Amino acid sequence: MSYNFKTIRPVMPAKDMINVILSKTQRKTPTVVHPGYDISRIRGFYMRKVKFTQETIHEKIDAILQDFPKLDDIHPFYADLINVLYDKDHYKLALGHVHACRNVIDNIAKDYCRLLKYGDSLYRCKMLKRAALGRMCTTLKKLTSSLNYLDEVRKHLSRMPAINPFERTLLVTGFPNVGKSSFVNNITNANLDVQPYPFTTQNLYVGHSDYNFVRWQVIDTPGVLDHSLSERNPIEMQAITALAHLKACIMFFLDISETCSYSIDQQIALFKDLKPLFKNKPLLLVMTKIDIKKFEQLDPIDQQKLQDVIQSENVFYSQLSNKSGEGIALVKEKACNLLNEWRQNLKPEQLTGGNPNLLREESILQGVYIAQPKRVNQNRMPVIPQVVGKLNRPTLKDVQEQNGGAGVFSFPLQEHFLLDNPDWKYDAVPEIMDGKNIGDFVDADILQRLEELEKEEEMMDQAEVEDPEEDAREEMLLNTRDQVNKKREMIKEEHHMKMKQQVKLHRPNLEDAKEDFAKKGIDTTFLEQRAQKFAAKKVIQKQKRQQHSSDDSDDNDMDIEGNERNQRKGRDALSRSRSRLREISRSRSRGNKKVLTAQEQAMERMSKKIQRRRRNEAKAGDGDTKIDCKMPKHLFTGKSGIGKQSRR
Ligand SMILES: Nc1nc2c(ncn2[C@@H]2O[C@H](COP(=O)(O)OP(=O)(O)OP(=O)(O)O)[C@@H](O)[C@H]2O)c(=O)[nH]1
Repeated sequence: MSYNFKTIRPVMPAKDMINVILSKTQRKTPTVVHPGYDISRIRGFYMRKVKFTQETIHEKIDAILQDFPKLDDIHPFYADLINVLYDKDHYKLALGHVHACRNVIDNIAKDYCRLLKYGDSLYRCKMLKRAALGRMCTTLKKLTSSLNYLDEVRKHLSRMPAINPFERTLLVTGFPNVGKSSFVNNITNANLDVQPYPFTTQNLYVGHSDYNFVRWQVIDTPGVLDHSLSERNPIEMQAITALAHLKACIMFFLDISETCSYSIDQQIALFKDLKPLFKNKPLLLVMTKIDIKKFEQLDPIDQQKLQDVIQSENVFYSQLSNKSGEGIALVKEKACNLLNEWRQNLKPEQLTGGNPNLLREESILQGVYIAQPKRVNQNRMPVIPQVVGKLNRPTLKDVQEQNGGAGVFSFPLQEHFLLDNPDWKYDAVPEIMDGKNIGDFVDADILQRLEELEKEEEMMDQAEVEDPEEDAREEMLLNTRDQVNKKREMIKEEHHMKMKQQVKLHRPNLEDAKEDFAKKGIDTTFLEQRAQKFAAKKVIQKQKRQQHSSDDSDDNDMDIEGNERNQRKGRDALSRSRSRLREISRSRSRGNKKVLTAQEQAMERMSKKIQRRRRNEAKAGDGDTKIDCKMPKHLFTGKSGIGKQSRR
């Protein structure tokens, strides 16, 4: 199982997450609701918003929880590494906090959905939704520090090399500056930083190399100093973690030239100190920088010390120089063979950590022989069939080259014409030949059809010759139509006259009406008033008519005096009738006005008072239909910023 932490998705800061979630809710749920809707529809509208928000948050938090590795599930090497780098407790607390918040948000949504079921108005439902979303966002906001921490962890994890704990591994360790990175660079393509000062390597680095047709993982570790475990810093602890957990061949590098600024004694002490971590693992003591000082050139005391260590601890040893390249291949071979031998004694389960895929891979690899095919005939010439060789005719390209090359030469379309005589191919084609062109051959029956057409036209002309009987018939029809129209007009006229007479007959007399009402005991004064008003109206209308008619009839020869007199007469009559009208008129609403009780009047006064301020400030009330849209699309799309224009 290989661990690739690069796939962990970025963790959004809480603030951004809230923005994303709220805008997603706004975009993906309906936005229009009216107070006039059925209450169950309004409840559904807001419930959907609450549920959608909760689901979105749930999804986002789930993604975080799934992406981050669970310390109990991963290989102990990675679990310890995460503990060293990010503090296991802090890591677990952050993930736990995120998990707890997810549950809290789920519960909030559940509670508010339950409350929304009892919402009795749009306003109440809206307020409940607002409260639900608000509480969810507040809960999310509390995650700020945990989310920031997790994102930092993600960034660091993603830069970590993908180390496969089950692959064949060579682990290089030792004091700083002893030439570890140089060796890894020499046998892999890792291209690590090499500097003449200690602690150049501060993280674990991995390179790959091939040996015996199998891939080998070579891990470069930061340098380790000789002091107690509690004093080790996180950089050193990474190396210790790798030494403790990886089933690898340990290559302890010892700089016998002492140019790394640590004495041989110090390096031997560190070797002994770390020995418990190498227990039961293949170990190779590598003496480096032999280009500066060979083992034989060492002080006899140092030589003795080193031999004592090798014999007492029963370790294999080797020498190399990264500068001259001496012994590098040998060291690599020795280490790989040591590990291979050691692995043969292990059970497949121990090598693969029980991973069935790796188990199968391992068992397959053990029985595979990689064969290299040997080529008998090295120089294979192209084979051209004999038939092709025989044809030997010029290709179209040859023809093109002969005739001026590309651009000048145009492909002769006549080349493939199928004619009786192939010599005719390139003859010019005449437009008219023997008095005919190509159109004459398209329709052979054209003349016959033309004749038929002409005959048809003649027949139609004959049919159009005038007929006197037809004329008489047409005239008779017209007369009949006139008579019918006249008769219809007369019937209409008669009907109008009849109706007028009927109206006159049925108009009640004032006196009769008065008597009628008096018999029924109803006051008749209003009847008289109406009659007077009607009479006055009639007088005015009559005078107006008279005035118009006198204006029209007198025309130019009417004398000025007469005209003035007439006008004065008319004006007097008009003013008289108006004053009389004023006397009898009354406002239309007075009769309909309802008499309010004292209590009703007080109520009206109060409601006016309440509404006064709102009315003066032109504020919208609860009753006002209002369809809010937080971000109107037309104002927020496009390139120009907000506030430059009132419209786009
Ligand atoms: N003469 C000589 N110099 C070497 C040899 N190997 C490494 N060096 C030098 O030693 C210095 C340290 O080499 P590194 O490969 O960075 O050593 P390291 O152990 O990885 O050091 P850290 O990264 O600090 O742990 C560099 O200046 C190298 O050029 C060698 O075999 N011979």
